[in-house]
Amino acid sequence: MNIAFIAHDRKKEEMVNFVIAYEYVFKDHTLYSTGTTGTRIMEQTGLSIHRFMSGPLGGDQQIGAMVAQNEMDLIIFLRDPLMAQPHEPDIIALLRLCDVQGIPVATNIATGELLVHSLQRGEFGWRELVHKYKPGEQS
Ligand SMILES: O=C(CO)COP(=O)(O)O
Repeated sequence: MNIAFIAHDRKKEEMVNFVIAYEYVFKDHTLYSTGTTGTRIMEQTGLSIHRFMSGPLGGDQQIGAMVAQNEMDLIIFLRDPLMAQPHEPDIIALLRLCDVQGIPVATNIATGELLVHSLQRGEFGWRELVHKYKPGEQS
């Protein structure tokens, strides 16, 4: 599965601890992240992550481009609900695209836990069908 990690600054420590806890699950998947989040995770785990730009510089939109093509299977996006972000429109756009494509996205750690347990139980098999039968791009 293609999995993306995104965390705002005050949520990065929580994200790193979460990924450390489930490293044994995530190691079997293809991992993506926004720039700084990915750097922090890679510094403290043995995981290899494809890092996009930092969020405020377009990283959310780059992940959004994968979502638009229905190529992302799970997103853990630990948002900071108590601090305004300069790139709020990009964040809203990413979440909107997740709803357009029906991509599982966790915006807090509790939902993240549930989705990872679901992933462990093999409940993301339907995403393989999505990849297999994905319609081509519209002209
Ligand atoms: O701002 C972000 C998501 O909106 C996260 O970006 P960084 O991982 O580069 O800090």
